[in-house]
Amino acid sequence: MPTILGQNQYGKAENRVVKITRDGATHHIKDLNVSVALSGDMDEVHYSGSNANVLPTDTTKNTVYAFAKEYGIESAEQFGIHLARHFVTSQEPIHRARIRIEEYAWERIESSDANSKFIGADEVKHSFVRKGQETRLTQITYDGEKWEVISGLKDLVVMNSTNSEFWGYVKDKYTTLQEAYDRILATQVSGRWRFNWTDDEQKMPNWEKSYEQTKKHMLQAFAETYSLSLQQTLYQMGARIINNRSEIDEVRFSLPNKHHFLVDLEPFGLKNDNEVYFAADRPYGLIEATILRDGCEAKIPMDLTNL
Ligand SMILES: O=c1[nH]c(=O)c2[nH]c(=O)[nH]c2[nH]1
Repeated sequence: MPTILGQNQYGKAENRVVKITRDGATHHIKDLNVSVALSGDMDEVHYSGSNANVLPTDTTKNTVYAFAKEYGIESAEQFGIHLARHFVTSQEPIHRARIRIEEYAWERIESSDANSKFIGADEVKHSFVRKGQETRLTQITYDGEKWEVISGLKDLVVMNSTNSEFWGYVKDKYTTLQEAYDRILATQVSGRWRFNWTDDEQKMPNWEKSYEQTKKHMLQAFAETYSLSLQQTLYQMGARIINNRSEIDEVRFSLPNKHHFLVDLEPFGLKNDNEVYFAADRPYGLIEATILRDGCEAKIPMDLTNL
């Protein structure tokens, strides 16, 4: 045969599962988009079409929904770990499972004062508004021995309206950019962080707390860094996470520089005192880097769109 099979994987992608946990009248929501990718002894299905080793993708979908009921969804990470362990340990031909999950957050709608008086304070326990801020992400990979958990977020838009400069850069014959001593710094954060939890015996992180704290440290570093470049701010955001969260060894960011250009108001006889900007959507600078705990290996893919 002049050809051979290379890397392959299969499974049901984008299983949308919403789990309501009923704590009396108070409801809790977990809203996930779960993608399953399995690999192992799958040569025959590709070469001859024998499905003897193939657990149908339809079954992987059903497993996602059944596990939501059987185990609940404590966190996206915990749910992904249950699923990955199940596929690898219950099916002999499956040697590796990769579960990717996007999580959409919901927050409770507060009661009106009038309604509170009528039925008692915070009595609205089953009404939610979807949080638009960011999408939380996780990827769990299990090969029967070692775990890799990489979590993160995308689409978190942040802005500093001052404390950002950019000057002292290389200038060649094509350079027209004016040096900036007080500019807007804005970006749409896409970030991933890799946990050092790798096996069942090790103490598992508290995934929910870890996410909240990691996001908090990242945002505080963005706000508190007096920025001479987005590169410098990015590094501070990653370093702040590594220095405060012992469960994380590696952070990678992809940060588009959402340029805000001062508008020339001179033609109208007006002075623009760093007040009126044109928010350009493209092209944008794209600043990407990995920050590592000293001595640790980089494992998060360079291109975050591949994760
Ligand atoms: O923070 C920045 N980093 C750059 O590398 C760069 N390049 C550019 O034109 N503007 C900026 N801003």
